[in-house]
Amino acid sequence: MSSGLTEEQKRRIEENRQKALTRRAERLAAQRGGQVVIAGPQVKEQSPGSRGNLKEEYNHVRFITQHQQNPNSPAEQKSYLQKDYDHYTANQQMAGSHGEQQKNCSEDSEQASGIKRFPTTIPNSLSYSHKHYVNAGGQEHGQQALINLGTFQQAKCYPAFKNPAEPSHPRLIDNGHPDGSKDLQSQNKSAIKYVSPSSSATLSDSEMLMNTSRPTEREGGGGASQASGRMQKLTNSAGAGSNFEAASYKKANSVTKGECVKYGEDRFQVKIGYNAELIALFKKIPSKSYDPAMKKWNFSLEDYSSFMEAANQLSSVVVAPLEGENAGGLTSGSHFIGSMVDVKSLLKMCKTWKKPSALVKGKCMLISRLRFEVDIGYSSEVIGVFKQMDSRNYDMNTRKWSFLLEDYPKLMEVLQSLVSVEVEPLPEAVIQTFAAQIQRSTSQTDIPDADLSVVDSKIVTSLMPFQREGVNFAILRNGRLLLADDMGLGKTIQAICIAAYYRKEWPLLVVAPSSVRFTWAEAFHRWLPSLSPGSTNVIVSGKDNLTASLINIVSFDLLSKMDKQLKSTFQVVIIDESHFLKNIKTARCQAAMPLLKAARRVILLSGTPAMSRPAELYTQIAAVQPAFFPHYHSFGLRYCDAKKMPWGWDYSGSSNLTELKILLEEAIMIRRLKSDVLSQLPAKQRKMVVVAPEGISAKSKAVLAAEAKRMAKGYGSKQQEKEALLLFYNRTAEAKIHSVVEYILELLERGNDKFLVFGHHKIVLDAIVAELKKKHVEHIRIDGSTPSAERQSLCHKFQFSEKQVVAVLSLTAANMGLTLSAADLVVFAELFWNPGVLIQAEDRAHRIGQTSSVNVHYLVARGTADDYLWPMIQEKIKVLGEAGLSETNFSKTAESTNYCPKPDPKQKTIYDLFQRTFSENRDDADEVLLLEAADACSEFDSGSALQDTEGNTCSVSPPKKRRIEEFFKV
Ligand SMILES: Nc1ncnc2c1ncn2[C@@H]1O[C@H](COP(=O)(O)OP(=O)(O)OP(=O)(O)O)[C@@H](O)[C@H]1O
Repeated sequence: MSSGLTEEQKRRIEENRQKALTRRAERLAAQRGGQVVIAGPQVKEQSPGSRGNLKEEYNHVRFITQHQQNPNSPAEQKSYLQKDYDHYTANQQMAGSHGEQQKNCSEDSEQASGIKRFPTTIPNSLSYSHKHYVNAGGQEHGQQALINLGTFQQAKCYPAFKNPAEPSHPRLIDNGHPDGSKDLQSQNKSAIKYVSPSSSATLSDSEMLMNTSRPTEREGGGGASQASGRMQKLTNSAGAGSNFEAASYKKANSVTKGECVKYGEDRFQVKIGYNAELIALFKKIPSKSYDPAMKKWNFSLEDYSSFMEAANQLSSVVVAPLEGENAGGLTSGSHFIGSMVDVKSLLKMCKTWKKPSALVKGKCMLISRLRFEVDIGYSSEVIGVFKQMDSRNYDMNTRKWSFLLEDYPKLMEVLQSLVSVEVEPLPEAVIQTFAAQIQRSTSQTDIPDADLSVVDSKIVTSLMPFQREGVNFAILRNGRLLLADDMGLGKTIQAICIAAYYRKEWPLLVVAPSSVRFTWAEAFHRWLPSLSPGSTNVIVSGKDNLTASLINIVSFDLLSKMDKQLKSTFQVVIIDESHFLKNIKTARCQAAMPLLKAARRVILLSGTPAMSRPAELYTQIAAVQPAFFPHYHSFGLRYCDAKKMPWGWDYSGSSNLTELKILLEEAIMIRRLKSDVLSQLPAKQRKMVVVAPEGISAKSKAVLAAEAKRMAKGYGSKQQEKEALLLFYNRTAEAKIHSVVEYILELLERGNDKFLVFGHHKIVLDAIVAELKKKHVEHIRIDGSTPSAERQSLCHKFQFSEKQVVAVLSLTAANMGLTLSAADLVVFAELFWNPGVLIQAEDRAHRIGQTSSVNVHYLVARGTADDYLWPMIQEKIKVLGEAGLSETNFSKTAESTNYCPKPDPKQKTIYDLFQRTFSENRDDADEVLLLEAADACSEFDSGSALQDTEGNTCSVSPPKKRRIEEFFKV
């Protein structure tokens, strides 16, 4: 395969290769003089509290000894983690990585020649040996490579770094080192003491004093952090000048000294003599454990940073950090106050970065909570600047440079000063969110447990651990968040708990799809028993008072019709299915946005905040953090790959998604997938959905009411009772159709993957299928008329074709023998009196092959047969459960606690009638007849009924009619 290179290019590559080999040979020769070289990418600084990323970042650290280094093998750089810190070591920044080095050879020979001339010229990447430090000035200096020539390089290449009074990186200077001490004299403003772990037991006072160039400037990445990795600052009063130095010195004289050492895989131990202050501190550490054999305390590494931080505050204690741990990650707070970056000026930079005449263009992008990347065209000038950054890292795969956020101000300052270079800065939202990392101060990583003592204990104790975390996240963010947990993970319970935490600021507004408004009201009463019965107000018409109660629940569509009332602002607002607001132009969005911006707490809930493109997130981000992207266009440019078209701007694309994700997770959104928390979930999660009564027509309501009245009066014969019941059940089906279809459409709008819908009556199944066809939703249908031969192929189609979204199934004809585990949601459009049938139907999805927790939604309508069927089903299941015959307990797993017939005599009569007909000890033959009668009734369409209110009988096929009659005669 041709290389595609010109002869000239090949020649230059070969020339550079030769140069590199020469340099290596020279370096090796120097090492043979006793020096140890650390090669490979620099050690990266850990941002405070960033334990998670630390390991990953430390993977880049490579220590190489002369004996191990093979100049011809790139693998040489994957060398040996230096355990023996017997030498001062200079971290040779060989252009960041092997790849970087190769690149340098061809791209930046001047830089490379600098390295050639000064093979140990690594100003900002130092490692050191405590032992040798102790022996500073001893014979081993010959082995040291601590020479600071970086200033020369900086001054030569990069004017921005010229000022020697403001060296870009502090240098660790050996007291006994002639060059170092000289440098020290000129730069020393004060002193910071560090203690080495390995020498802590024998440290002398003088050993504990180290001078840094600027006490208030944290050591940059690279070797400085590496150095600090084995050092611990003893005081937090940085910047106090010589007084500080004296104080530190004095402290070192009168302290209990000790060190941290590893204890097993994931714990550390503190080896130290008795100190009362320290023991008191130990006792406060959550993971504390005392090893009686060793008589030492040990703790989880999770608590390491906070322990070191707290130990540093103790005046009578000096604790050396763990070997190999980065002290940079432990220092925080006041140590950095003197070096606080002016975030305002960075924000200003965001607005004024345009340099239209620039030749080289690029942009900064966040790539993790700690690092950002600069995507830019080639420029030797720019690469030169990059190489001066302590925390630089070159990714060979992406061919991009990245840096710690704390280097951002410095890097941008220099890049901005280059006339030919234009670099788009990080967005304001990122600067604001990651100000702590940029300023090198502590950033919060662990979410603290919120004090929920003001909230009803019922809900608090019911929260699953991940739900509790969600609540903590919300409270940490002052009640403004997008809770984007997967469907069925209990966003409702979390939202209610968060809102209840801010109860003093109620009245509360809940905006939800109309189909679930009543479910919300139920859920509030279920989880907050302290609420009085009248405290929920479900808005059913535009004329209702939006602030009538403590908790007001309104649908999106009604909200937009209540604009006059919206002037009364709510302090706490919950938006369920917040992606309904994704289109800024819709009336619902325009009604909701001002409300959300004015509210103090905004709790957005959505399992699918964006379904196809980042543009859909804009309104939700703006609702939670209005200051982040005040203008849609700037969001569009950054994250939607906005393009100017002849007709205007196109925001349908996507760009910088990694940054967007990090930003969302840091400041706006918490999202857990079912698979993340599966171990905390039950196998099935049932939910009762109270469908909206206005979905039921006035005519249906009147018919149902008349039927109920007749039943309450009682019938002459059992046959009449049964007829009446089945008719009532049939009327219920008719009445629910509209709401059921609406609910299914909402599920589809939410982007639910695949789900099963069970219904009993033909009219219900027909209506669902008709709507699916209308909306071009691919589906299968299995009912009594589906030939057995076809059933399996339909199931197979649903299981294996991604296009198949809904399976519409008959409760009695498809509740057994089918595997439909591709779905993890089962919706019951209708109830059925026999819970066995329901549970079998649920198990079409909940069976072998199902890897997820199955969500089950029972749609129930008030004022219908459901009022009696639902409690009856629960009762039956409870009895079976108590007898050990069923694991399934509806009462515990579904929101059903206060859905039972009111103790009114009329309802009691009807309930008894249901019980008699559907529950009394009927034998198997009865049950079969009942099912058959129900089946036969299921075929009625809306124009026919078994027997209508006028007493006319229905028209069904003669055999079915016979069966029904048989049933009624029993
Ligand atoms: N901690 C809990 N204890 C008891 N039941 C719970 C708990 N968390 C959730 N549930 C139940 O799980 C079911 C699903 O919860 P919920 O409806 O809140 O999920 P969701 O995340 O809002 O789902 P969707 O996105 O479908 O609206 C409900 O019946 C709810 O009562």
